[in-house]
Amino acid sequence: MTIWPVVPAAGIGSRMQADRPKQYLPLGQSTLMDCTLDVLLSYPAVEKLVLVLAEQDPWWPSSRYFGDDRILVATGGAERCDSVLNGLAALHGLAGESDWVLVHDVARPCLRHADLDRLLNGLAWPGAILASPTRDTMKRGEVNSRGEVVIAHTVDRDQLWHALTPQVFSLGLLREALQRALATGKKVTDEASAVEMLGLQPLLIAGRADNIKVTRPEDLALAELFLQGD
Ligand SMILES: Nc1ccn([C@@H]2O[C@H](COP(=O)(O)OP(=O)(O)OP(=O)(O)O)[C@@H](O)[C@H]2O)c(=O)n1
Ligand SMILES: C[C@](O)(CO)[C@H](O)COP(=O)(O)O
Repeated sequence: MTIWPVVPAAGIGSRMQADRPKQYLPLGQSTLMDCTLDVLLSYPAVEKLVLVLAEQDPWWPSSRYFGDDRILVATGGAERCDSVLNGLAALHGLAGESDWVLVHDVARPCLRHADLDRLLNGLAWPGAILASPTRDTMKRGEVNSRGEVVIAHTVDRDQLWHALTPQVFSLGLLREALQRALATGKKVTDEASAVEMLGLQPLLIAGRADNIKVTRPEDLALAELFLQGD
């Protein structure tokens, strides 16, 4: 089975507060982006992938993968979902409507092949996502009259999951779902949300909790630690 990764990497990493988009920050002996591309391009079922970059990304030529013909570059959009949709367009003529597309954040370098195996073995309609069961007691917050954030209520954590990536759907379904979601004007922060809006229920596949999305400064040290554990 050939799968088609689409890697959204057009973000600016504002929460990282770094001197460059977080995907180009050093990680181990490499960079966050190249670590993530290493994982995907070393997986047997991956022949090529789509990397969605910011328009005129000045950092891309610094990547070890710049000029690698396994990488198809697409241009990102205003939001993550726009970037993913642009990534799907880059597959026109290469992937068929029923081919599986695997969307994986460039900011998740700690993905393991064993989790990819779990996600892809037995893959079926309407698709599946990696997710990690919540471990902590979860609270819903609210702002009180004094402007303080207080506990509104405790959220039942039974069957409460952290959505991770990769998220896998057929090319045709994912394109339709994202286009419809965008047409509603509702902001979707992952691919599964758009598919759910069609009334479908993707599978939740339990994945490793160390498949973190590097988002804030402290996450980079965590990713370093997790990658050393390889
Ligand atoms: N318009 C956008 C916004 C985000 N992303 C990508 O979507 C993934 C998850 O987004 P996030 O972690 O929020 O990255 P940023 O948007 O860069 O971070 P921030 O929200 O802190 O600016 C990242 O790989 C990011 O590069 C993208 O391709 N296009
Ligand atoms: C897709 C995702 O990583 C699943 O948790 C997450 O929704 C991305 O959100 P972000 O705000 O774009 O980082």
